[in-house]
Amino acid sequence: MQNLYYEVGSLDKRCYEKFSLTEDLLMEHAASNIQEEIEKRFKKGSSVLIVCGSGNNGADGIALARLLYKKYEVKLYIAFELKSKMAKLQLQRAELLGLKTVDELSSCDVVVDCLFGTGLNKDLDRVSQELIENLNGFDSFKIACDIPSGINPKGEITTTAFFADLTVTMGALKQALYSDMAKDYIGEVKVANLGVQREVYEIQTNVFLLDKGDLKLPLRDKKDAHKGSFGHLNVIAGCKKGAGVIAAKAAFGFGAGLVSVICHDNIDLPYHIMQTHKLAQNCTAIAIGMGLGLYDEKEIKEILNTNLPMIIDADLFHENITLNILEKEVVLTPHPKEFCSLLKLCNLADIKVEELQRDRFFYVKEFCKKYPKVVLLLKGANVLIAQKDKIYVNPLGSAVLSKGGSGDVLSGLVGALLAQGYSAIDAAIHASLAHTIAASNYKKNNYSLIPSDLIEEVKKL
Ligand SMILES: NC(=O)C1=CN([C@@H]2O[C@H](COP(=O)(O)OP(=O)(O)OC[C@H]3O[C@@H](n4cnc5c(N)ncnc54)[C@H](O)[C@@H]3O)[C@@H](O)[C@H]2O)[C@@H](O)CC1
Ligand SMILES: Nc1ncnc2c1ncn2[C@@H]1O[C@H](COP(=O)(O)OP(=O)(O)O)[C@@H](O)[C@H]1O
Ligand SMILES: [K+]
Repeated sequence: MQNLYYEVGSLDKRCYEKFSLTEDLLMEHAASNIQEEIEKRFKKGSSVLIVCGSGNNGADGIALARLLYKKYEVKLYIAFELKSKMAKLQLQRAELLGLKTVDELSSCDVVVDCLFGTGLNKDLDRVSQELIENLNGFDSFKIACDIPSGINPKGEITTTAFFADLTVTMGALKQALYSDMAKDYIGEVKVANLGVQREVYEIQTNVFLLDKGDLKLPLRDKKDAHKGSFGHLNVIAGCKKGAGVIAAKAAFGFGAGLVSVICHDNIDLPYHIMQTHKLAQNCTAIAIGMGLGLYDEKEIKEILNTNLPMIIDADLFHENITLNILEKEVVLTPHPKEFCSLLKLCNLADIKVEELQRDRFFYVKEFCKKYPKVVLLLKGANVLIAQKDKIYVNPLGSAVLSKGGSGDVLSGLVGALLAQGYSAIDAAIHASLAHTIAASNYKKNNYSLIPSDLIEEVKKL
């Protein structure tokens, strides 16, 4: 797990004040980290186009040009009049070496984008947009300095952004790199050490980036055990019964000792999954909402009123009865459209999906402030899992999962862990990790995965 930060300006400042490091020294490290990445990948003499803006992101680029000068064919392009003191100093240093700037952009082996970093504070004007689109058109290896230009601190892209193959981000990971919108632009992400190790540079945060190593699979180390030792998940199947069946199969494959589907019509289930008409006496967790459709309000209210661990999904995010349980430690797994509906039900916001996607972190924080017990798992290209003031980001999913039924598998995985006694937050985190890692292990191609393939991959984790 790595730390994420909304801003790092205060961390840079802390370095000057606490460790007596200077801006110049930090910048030298920033530039030399990019130099290292270029030297790892490109041989002496390769051409490197460095495109610089007016601030310190541009200054990093000019410092980089100095470091590469003579070993590489450096083309330094200054796009705007330099404003920052450091940028002017870096240009002075470069010129003293004899390094000349270029007036035209031309395709090179490498393009380094140093137009805007964390200082992007307004929408890109036409000139910057055209410049970025021009660079995106080059068939070069593309490196973004700190953050691809065009992504603002919220992670929003209002017009366009630089399409990086590699982002070398300075000091610590920025939250903006993990918005859904940014996912297509950041490429591989490396953190540059700015003169002190990351653990010294970083301070405490409440936002975390999950990685593969964080996954804890269901634990079965107890020898004196029986099926009841691993819980009994009850899945409530609604009108679209398939959703509940997928969830039940996923749950069985993820360690739940017993799984039952509650359904009033006969359904086709594998022999190891039971069908019942009401909650089992020994039920240890409930999964509800997937494919619910029309329902008997009294029956659903009764189920929601039980104090069992619960994962709530899909159709219930459009229903007022869901409001009654938001004071409890339940897991909610909405996709963006469902979350917009939930925000409206809770009187928190009346927004469209596009608005939510522009600032997912903000709306998740607002929801968790109002309902601190709830564990919210907001689906998306980067899944956000939040409770109280903490947010965990799972970036491991991919469009392999963009299929009907993928969410039902996730509900089943969360339900399985709840049934086995995991806390709500752990169930959401580890189910989401298992879901995305399983999808990434599916190697056939990126279009054909169906829920049963995903469940098979979960079983092999
Ligand atoms: N402060 C430090 O100690 C360090 C700073 N570093 C670099 O400094 C960067 C931040 O530098 P700055 O704060 O100067 O900001 P930037 O260089 O990211 O951008 C700010 C400049 O761009 C202009 N600008 C902002 N949005 C614009 C828009 N839409 N259209 C046109 N112009 C626009 C501003 O007027 C300003 O001149 C980081 O991203 C990082 O690359 C690194 O060198 C690490 C150390
Ligand atoms: N492009 C993507 N990148 C990462 N994860 C994705 C992507 N598309 C879909 N997913 C994941 O797939 C699941 C889809 O869930 P959902 O939309 O509820 O599907 P359904 O209700 O049909 O089962 C979510 O967990 C979501 O995060
Ligand atoms: K940049």
